[in-house]
Amino acid sequence: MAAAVLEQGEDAFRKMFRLYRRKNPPVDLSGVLEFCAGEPRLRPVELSVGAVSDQDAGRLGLQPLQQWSAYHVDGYPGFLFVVNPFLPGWQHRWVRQCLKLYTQKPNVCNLDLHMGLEGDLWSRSHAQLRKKWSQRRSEKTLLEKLRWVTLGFHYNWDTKKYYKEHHSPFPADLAELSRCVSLACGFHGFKAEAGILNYYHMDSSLGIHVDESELDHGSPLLSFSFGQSSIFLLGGVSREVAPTPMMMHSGDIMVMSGASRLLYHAVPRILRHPGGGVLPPCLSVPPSSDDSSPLIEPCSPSDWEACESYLQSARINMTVRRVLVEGGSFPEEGDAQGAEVTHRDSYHNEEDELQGAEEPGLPKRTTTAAQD
Ligand SMILES: O=C(O)CCC(=O)C(=O)O
Ligand SMILES: [Fe+2]
Repeated sequence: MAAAVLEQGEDAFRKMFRLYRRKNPPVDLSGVLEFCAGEPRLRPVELSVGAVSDQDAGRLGLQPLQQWSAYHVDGYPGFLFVVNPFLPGWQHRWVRQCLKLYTQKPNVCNLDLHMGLEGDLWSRSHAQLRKKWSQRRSEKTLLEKLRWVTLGFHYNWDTKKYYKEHHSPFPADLAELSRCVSLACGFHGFKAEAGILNYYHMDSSLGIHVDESELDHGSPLLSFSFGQSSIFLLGGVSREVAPTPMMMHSGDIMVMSGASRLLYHAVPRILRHPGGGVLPPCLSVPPSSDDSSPLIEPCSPSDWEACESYLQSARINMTVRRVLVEGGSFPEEGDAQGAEVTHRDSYHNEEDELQGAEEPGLPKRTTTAAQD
């Protein structure tokens, strides 16, 4: 009875979410939008080619802007999609930052309450990750239990707010990457003030939501994806609007701005990248050893071994947001009390949680397919 009521009340977004989450029978992917020339729903974006020099792009691991392919999607004004603009061998550095550096204190992550004092996630996981699959214990490393990291103003998953007091310095390299990408897309004055990094495994999904907690909705939200592919659903201002399924691959960048900034969206499914290899071709080349960038140091071959092993069944997504409007401040109410973090969130869903894959005592997350 309860299930029947739920079915009847199911909105168009949730129906689509459940469709693309389905494993059996396999879902038909032919309706998923791929970002390639010739696709009738896409319009090329005119990038601000002069806004970022080739040299500034290069030191972030980005190709000269003339070589980027960027698209608008019909029906979604303000939504931009840049097809992997990274130089060969440079995505590796951003992946290494996501696993080795951004996971360190004072940044906040879902495992904080269980970390104790003996070292960070990377130092406690990388040797195990580097062992060949066959030699590895079946127990997951801490990095494989990581679900999210927050940067800058730390998003509070309980209150769905940011707080003035709960802040740590935003990583300078990621702030610069965000500044350059936003400039290239025609946005001046973007400030990276908060980041949410999502770590997905092959059974993970991210529930239906709108990113509305930032006080500045006039600035774009930037999203960077690495590793395995995923289906991204982009909907409307109501969940009654059926979303458009889009394919995201390693290196792709999305910008949600203007009328698209506050649209419902979700990630129902992680998929192995097409083409058969363990990693997509852009990550199958060795990490670039060019050490001329003052912003982001090369990824060593041994660090890459651990990252490569991790990414065989994972996707990482970084979203970067501006929180405050220019000259603005946080509202007075309840600042300090809200800054307490319980690390519970209802967005990251995982099928294997039902089978006890998490350590006893880790904070529970809901396992429903989609949340409001
Ligand atoms: O993983 C993604 O592509 C989406 C992430 C997202 O929507 C978020 O962090 O708010
Ligand atoms: Fe989001």
